[in-house]
Amino acid sequence: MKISVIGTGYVGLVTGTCLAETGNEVVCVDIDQDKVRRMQEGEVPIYEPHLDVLFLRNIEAGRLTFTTSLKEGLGHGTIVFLALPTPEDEDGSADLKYVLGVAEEIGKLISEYRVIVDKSTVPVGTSEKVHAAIAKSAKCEFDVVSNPEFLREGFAVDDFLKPERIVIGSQSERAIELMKKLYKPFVRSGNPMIVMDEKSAELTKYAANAFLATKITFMNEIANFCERVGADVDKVRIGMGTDSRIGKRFLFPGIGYGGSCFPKDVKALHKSGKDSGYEFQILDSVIRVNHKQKTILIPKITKYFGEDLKGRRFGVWGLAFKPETDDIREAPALYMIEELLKRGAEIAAFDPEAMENVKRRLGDRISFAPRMYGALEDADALIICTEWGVFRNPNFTLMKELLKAPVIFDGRNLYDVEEIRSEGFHYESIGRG
Ligand SMILES: NC(=O)c1ccc[n+]([C@@H]2O[C@H](COP(=O)([O-])OP(=O)(O)OC[C@H]3O[C@@H](n4cnc5c(N)ncnc54)[C@H](O)[C@@H]3O)[C@@H](O)[C@H]2O)c1
Ligand SMILES: O=c1ccn([C@@H]2O[C@H](COP(=O)(O)OP(=O)(O)O[C@H]3O[C@H](CO)[C@@H](O)[C@H](O)[C@H]3O)[C@@H](O)[C@H]2O)c(=O)[nH]1
Repeated sequence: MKISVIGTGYVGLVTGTCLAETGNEVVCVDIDQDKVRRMQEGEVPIYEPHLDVLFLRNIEAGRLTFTTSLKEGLGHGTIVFLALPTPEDEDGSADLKYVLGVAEEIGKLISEYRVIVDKSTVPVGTSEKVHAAIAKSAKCEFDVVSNPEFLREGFAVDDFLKPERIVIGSQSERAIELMKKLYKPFVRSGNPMIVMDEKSAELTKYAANAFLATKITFMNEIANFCERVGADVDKVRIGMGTDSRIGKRFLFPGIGYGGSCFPKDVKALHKSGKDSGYEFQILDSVIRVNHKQKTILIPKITKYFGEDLKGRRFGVWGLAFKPETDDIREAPALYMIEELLKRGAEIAAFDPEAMENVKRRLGDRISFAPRMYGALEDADALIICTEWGVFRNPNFTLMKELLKAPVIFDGRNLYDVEEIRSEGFHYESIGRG
């Protein structure tokens, strides 16, 4: 089939590449000229495991091409995916300017039947707005479909190729048939394609993200309580998670959820509720608890070193909002670093993939170590913000040699408390005494 994808970020590029992998001819459109040039030259502009192999294979096969021309993109694909940003607006709502701006252009440019598929995360009712924006100038038939994306960064290729479910919101038989044909290779393992109305599809995405963010936040509160009563959240987590109604996943406490989705999506759903006269009390609490959780290590650090951190140097391991990505949007590490800088501390940071992005944001306000142990040289303590695999089993002897004193504040509970203390470290983590 002929497919176009508008917006080639984490979602658009993965969507375009994976659809090319099943034999479709895909044209990807992006407004960022430099990004398009790099992709045309065979460079994957983001770090996403396993994407490069599929990307190059499909470019070489001529099934995956890139352009800055929306007109060219719309001339190609019968199915046109919108994978555009929907960032947080000042009032917490999702900013629809990219989606609706492109929709208006689509209306002016299409000359034959097109299915416009919204993959961006958008508030309930956006489908109607997209329809209206296109209809302003369209001189041919078209359908608008809501098809929210559930991929996780770091696992994006696998999640796209083997989705647990595909949600399609549409009332057009013609569009639904085309979507079924396109997604057939991805639902062959028996995972369902769930067809519903557009509004329910749009809300499914927000409900899923808000639920997961609430699950994490609940565990963060349990962890904070564990510290006060001397319980161990790891044991509580395992004890709870074995109940299949609760499940083992997404129960890991830490320094809060971050990323390009949960923070903005929880706020957008909360704001949508407000706009329609409904106060989401749970989400209100989730937002407040998560905000506090991002700097939950700070009181532990100041209790140990005192409020004034002038002259103190900290090594920070992990800057990305989670492992296996270079994405630093709403990364808890950055909130932590700002608080430490405010108190006069010096920071030397290391992250396997996200340092370039942080350099662009923080410049020389902190220093960067090319290797993980470099961040520990002459540091008063190590602070762990992201659970990259490489931090899980480090050389503790070398760490003790490099650090001024063997002190670790761990925001991701990487080490066994007894073991690390028997190695001679002062070790503080989340919810474990
Ligand atoms: N990142 C994720 O893991 C994820 C997962 C599921 C859903 N989503 C949702 O998908 C949407 C996209 O997210 P993302 O993380 O891929 O965003 P992104 O910021 O990584 O990418 C968006 C891309 O759109 C391009 N763009 C902006 N305006 C454009 C225009 N007028 N024409 C063409 N291209 C344009 C940008 O240059 C950029 O390359 C958001 O609504 C997000 O909430 C994201
Ligand atoms: O037990 C857990 C699980 C996650 N997190 C944190 O939660 C955030 C989000 O993690 P994750 O969901 O793995 O990453 P995302 O790539 O942001 O994916 C989420 O957001 C996407 C964008 O909407 C959705 O498509 C995915 O289904 C949804 O999982 C990160 O900061 C994690 O550190 C925890 O603190 N504890």
